[in-house]
Amino acid sequence: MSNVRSIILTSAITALVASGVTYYFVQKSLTDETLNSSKKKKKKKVDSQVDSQSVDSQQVVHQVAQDDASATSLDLKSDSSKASQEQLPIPSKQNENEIQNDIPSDIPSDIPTTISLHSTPQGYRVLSASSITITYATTTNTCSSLASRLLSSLPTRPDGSTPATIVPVPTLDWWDQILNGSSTPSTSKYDCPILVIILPTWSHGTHSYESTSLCAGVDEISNDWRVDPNHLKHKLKFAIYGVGSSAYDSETFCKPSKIMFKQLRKLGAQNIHGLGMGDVEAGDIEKEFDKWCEKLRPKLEYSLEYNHGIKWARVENGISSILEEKKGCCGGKKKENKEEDGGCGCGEEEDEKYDNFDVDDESSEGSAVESDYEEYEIEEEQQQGEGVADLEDMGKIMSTQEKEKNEEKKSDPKEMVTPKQAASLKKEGYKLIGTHSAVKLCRWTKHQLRGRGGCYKHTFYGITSYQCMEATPSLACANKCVFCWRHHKNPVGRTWRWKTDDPYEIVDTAVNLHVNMIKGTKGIPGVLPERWKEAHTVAHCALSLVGEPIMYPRINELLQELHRRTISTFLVTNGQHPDAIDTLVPVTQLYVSVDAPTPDSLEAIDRPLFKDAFERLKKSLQLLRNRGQRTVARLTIVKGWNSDEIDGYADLIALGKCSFVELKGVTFCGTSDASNLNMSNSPWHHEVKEFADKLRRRLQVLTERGGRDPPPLYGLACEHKHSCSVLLARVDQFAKDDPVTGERKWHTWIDYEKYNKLALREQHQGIKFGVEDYVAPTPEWGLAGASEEGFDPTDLRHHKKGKRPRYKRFDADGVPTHDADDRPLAEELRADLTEKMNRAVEKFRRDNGEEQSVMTESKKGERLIEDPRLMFRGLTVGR
Ligand SMILES: Cc1cc2nc3c(=O)[nH]c(=O)nc-3n(C[C@H](O)[C@H](O)[C@H](O)COP(=O)(O)O)c2cc1C
Ligand code: SF4
Repeated sequence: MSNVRSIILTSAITALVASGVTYYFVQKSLTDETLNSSKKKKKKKVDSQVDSQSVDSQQVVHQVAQDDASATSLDLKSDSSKASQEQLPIPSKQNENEIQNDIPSDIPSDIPTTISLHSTPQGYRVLSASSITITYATTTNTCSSLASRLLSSLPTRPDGSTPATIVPVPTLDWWDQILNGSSTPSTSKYDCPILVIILPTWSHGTHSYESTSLCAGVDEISNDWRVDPNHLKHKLKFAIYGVGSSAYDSETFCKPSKIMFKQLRKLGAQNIHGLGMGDVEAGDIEKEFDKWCEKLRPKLEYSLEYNHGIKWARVENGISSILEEKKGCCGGKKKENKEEDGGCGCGEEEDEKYDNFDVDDESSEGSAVESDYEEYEIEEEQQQGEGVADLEDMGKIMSTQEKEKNEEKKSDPKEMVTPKQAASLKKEGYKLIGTHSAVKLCRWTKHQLRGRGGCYKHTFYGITSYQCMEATPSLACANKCVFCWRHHKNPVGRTWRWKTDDPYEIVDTAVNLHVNMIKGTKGIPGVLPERWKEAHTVAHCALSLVGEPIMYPRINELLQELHRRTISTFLVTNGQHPDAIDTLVPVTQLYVSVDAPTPDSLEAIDRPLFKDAFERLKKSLQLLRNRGQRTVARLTIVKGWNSDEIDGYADLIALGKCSFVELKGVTFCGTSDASNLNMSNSPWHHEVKEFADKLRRRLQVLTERGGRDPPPLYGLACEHKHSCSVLLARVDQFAKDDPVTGERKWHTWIDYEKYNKLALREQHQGIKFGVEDYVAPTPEWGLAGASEEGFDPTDLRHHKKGKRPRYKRFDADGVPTHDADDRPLAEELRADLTEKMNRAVEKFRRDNGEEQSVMTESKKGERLIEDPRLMFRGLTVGR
């Protein structure tokens, strides 16, 4: 054994033994290699913790003021805290609000509940005597707000502080926290530390990124044969609350919290409050959580009172008593022999009181746990001989929930949108209709009202954007796509289980609300009076606002009502409901989103609720080929996520033989809790065009290869640079020879009048019609390659102040060739820019090898793309 290794081994053993780890099987076969490698593994973990902290500087560590007077308080509103903020994790605005808003209404208003933010308490130990730690993992902030809620509801000292500590899971090294104990271990059952864990459920019942550190730490310790299986006995009491969604498979529901529960039990930690599980779909997660907390809170309160002398001011007859800080739970009359009676020094009276809540029975030495509180705990106790209960044995808890759910099913269906979701959607500008529908004024509608250009549907299909109503009859959908600009404020579900509103009412209210919004645009500078007047008549409806329109069980009646009002329909589905596609009446243009070309990438990008999401997508595409009207495969290109595997896309498109393939670069909508996207994932227009061309060529290969069922031939028809959109169209359906010149011309536009007549005729007389029956010629400016780049020349391009692009054209290497006014750049300037580009590319190659662009994935799943050839693309000049 080398000296260095020997030192490492010795210090590792010393550290572990000193920290109280029980080696109950230190065999000769335990070599220095095994220990060393184990130690190294931990080091890596610690490193990754540190990394994760530095990557996510937004992580909030908040804690009610500590006993420790040295803890630096960060007052959220105080300017004087600026200096310390530089070293501390900065709370996001959202968290800031949460902390202040999440104070439960049942807390007397005169009791200070202000929560200060702290850095992770220096040397904080979860296993310290008398401590209460609330820890949570969160991605979309549900669990963090529940943790804050619990903390806010605990008694505080008169100055608003409390010894309870709240820490996000990733800020602590759990392996170290649990294995290495504390320098102030508990001495009795009364000052045993309490850990409350609030955990979300992530895709397919896995831990979220945030809770993997806890999961890995506990898992490793609970399975390490060198660690006493009862390592945490008498050292830790815990309670776990899992958060999940019943919209997902029931076996995934709160699975991480169930596993954590089992693992902590396996380590001998004492469960003080059963396993709580909250369903975000149930309407009011906070209410469910409060119910769970009702029984937990007294246990925490007793600990606070017993160990810290803090008593809750009770509200009686609407008047809260003044907050009392007792000097010890006996009111200051402490006995000398504190050690003996465990913690506060009170006598038996107090012990009796604690016996009411303390589930640990000293006489049950060696048993797993005893509790007379929860059914589940009793069940566990009965199974002592078999060790800890299996996941399946969560039966009792689950069966209560199942019962509740069945009761719910029997009663009238619920409304889809909860008041909280409604408030959040309204805040984002949605006008809600009835219980599951909404309209919103599209920005392109306003753009074109002001003569600043229409959307890509104007360029590709000739809609008038200012007469287009964006609506949805179902705010719910069956995905949680990473690029969803709705940031998951909408409900989710695999099937329709809600109250169903009348389709005529929906259309009528939607049109009225839309027209009212149009009226409200009159005062916007630059609105063209003629267009404003015309905009009062809705001519088109984009059923793509949010959610999944075809989930709505009366979608056919809704579509027919729109057609009756001569409103054309553009319906976008995410391809998760093939049965609904099969029975759908004519739609002016039916879209299926093809967000990824393989099952794995679809899983990563759409985060679907259905396990067989890819199969569903394929079936949906297959059904498109039988439809009489226009169909579209819609690809949202997200660089680093779904922007390769052209062959996979081509195969999917070949399945549907869609009329069009629309490719659009994802729009970056800002950072969000629910998304991992960043600016570098938004492709430039030229990249979308290149992608489209590769796809077209691949489809052509399949066409030319022939075989039993080759795809039709597609051509690059249109582009709309303003929104990074490109259109591939079927040559057989949309490329027509001009009867006069004989020249081939694209006919991707729609004859709306004709369509409306045909749709009504089919509805009333059953006469079928097809794609070619309502085509119209595409104007020159809308064609791919036109100098207008899809911008209607009757309008005027407007750039945001200071956002005018510096260059308009670039060569194949990305070096600018033309200025913003489309004038060729001077030779010298081009040479200079070329030189700069070459230097950047060379440096990039030195760092990254021959790759032209590099993607780095952060531990949180964010994918950052670097490509020196894009260095001049985003340059802008002020006016
Ligand atoms: C992408 C994604 C996948 C999810 N997968 C599951 C699941 O498989 N099972 C489940 O019960 N809940 C699932 N959920 C629901 C989450 O547990 C729930 O939204 C929870 O509120 C997330 O907690 P947080 O807001 O604190 O991050 C999922 C949520 C998202 C966003
Ligand atoms: S299908 Fe649409 S509404 Fe649903 S998550 Fe994806 S983008 Fe959002």
